[in-house]
Amino acid sequence: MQHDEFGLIRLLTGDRQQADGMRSQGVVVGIGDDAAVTALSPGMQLVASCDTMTEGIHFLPVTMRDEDIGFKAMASNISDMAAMGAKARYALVALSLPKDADTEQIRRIYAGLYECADLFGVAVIGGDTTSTRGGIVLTVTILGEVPAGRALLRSGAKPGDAVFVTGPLGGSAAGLSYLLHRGTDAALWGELPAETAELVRAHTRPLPQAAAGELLQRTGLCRALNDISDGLASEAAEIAEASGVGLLIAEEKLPLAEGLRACAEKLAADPLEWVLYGGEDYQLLGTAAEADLAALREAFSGEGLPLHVIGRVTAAGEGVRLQRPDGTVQPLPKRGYNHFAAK
Ligand SMILES: Nc1ncnc2c1ncn2[C@@H]1O[C@H](COP(=O)(O)OP(=O)(O)O)[C@@H](O)[C@H]1O
Ligand SMILES: Cc1ncc(C[n+]2csc(CCOP(=O)(O)OP(=O)(O)O)c2C)c(N)n1
Ligand SMILES: [Mg+2]
Ligand SMILES: [Mg+2]
Ligand SMILES: [Mg+2]
Repeated sequence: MQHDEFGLIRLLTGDRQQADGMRSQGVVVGIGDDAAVTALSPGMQLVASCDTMTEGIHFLPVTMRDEDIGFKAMASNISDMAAMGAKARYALVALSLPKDADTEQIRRIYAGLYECADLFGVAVIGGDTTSTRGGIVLTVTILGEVPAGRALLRSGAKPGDAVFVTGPLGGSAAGLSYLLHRGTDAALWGELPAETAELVRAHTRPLPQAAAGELLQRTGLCRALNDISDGLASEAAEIAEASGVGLLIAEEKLPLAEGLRACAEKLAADPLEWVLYGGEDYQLLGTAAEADLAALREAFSGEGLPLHVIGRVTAAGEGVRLQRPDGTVQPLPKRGYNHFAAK
């Protein structure tokens, strides 16, 4: 590393802190003091969360380019704002780097991070930079806002509600699987067929469903909402637990990412595993009263956004279940990515 942390911070953030641009985003004091100061919009509540990307856990050299790491760290955080029906406004970025980290690599990570922030109107207002004896750890803290009292929680689902998702599932896990195989299997190198490239993109450059999240908030027709980071089965269980209900998901209605079956065939994998348990699709999973469904569909099509109904909410005792194409119903285990699973 050619810089001390002060030089590195200047290098990464210097030309992004022009007063005018920042002020237009409500930033009163940006990077450079002990903390940032932002204006609060009247009538809004603050929504805050953070998510981390850890080398070896969330990315490997064979799965993500440097720019992708930064992009996805920001995207996964904006996704949690969308899952609350909130608009992401500000981000703080904590970066822990090995002492011999390559400055150019860090610059590329930041370029991806800013690319995503700009796409969704998020201002980076601060962070922290430290060394670590391990690999790269990148944590984004996101601050957003929502009209007071209107945040969308996991806890509002009611029996009889329709269950929906905002887009295709399984793509990220398929892309990851392809990339991991490609790392070791020479036959998978070379130009990617277009469909596989889309799956890889779903893994490396997920787009948070910010417009859908805000629309769900505005319409007031969404009763429970969650974003899919750990996998559909896991997020469905979270809504079921928080709301004290059961969920019945129809396998036939699940929207599969394009090219999923072909990729699964090529890798001798089960596409349903990716859809149910793969995770990192960053689509929104929610519920709405059956009677409000037509209005919700209209609102979504009015904005050119997809909405897929995949099941319904049932009584608590029934748990989360999957209806197979042959009509049989089976429990859907709360399985998904588990950071502390035995190896
Ligand atoms: N170490 C921690 N300390 C305090 N709160 C935490 C910690 N880790 C997670 N949380 C909180 O627990 C909740 C669930 O976290 P998580 O499962 O990571 O959510 P998501 O999958 O939506 O990112 C969130 O409210 C989050 O802020
Ligand atoms: C090399 C590699 N192996 C496995 C994965 C899959 N993976 C890692 S973390 C994760 C779940 C999502 O991350 P988490 O930190 O749990 O996010 P959160 O639920 O807090 O938003 C998944 C599916 C990956 N992205 N990269
Ligand atoms: Mg989290
Ligand atoms: Mg979430
Ligand atoms: Mg998250």
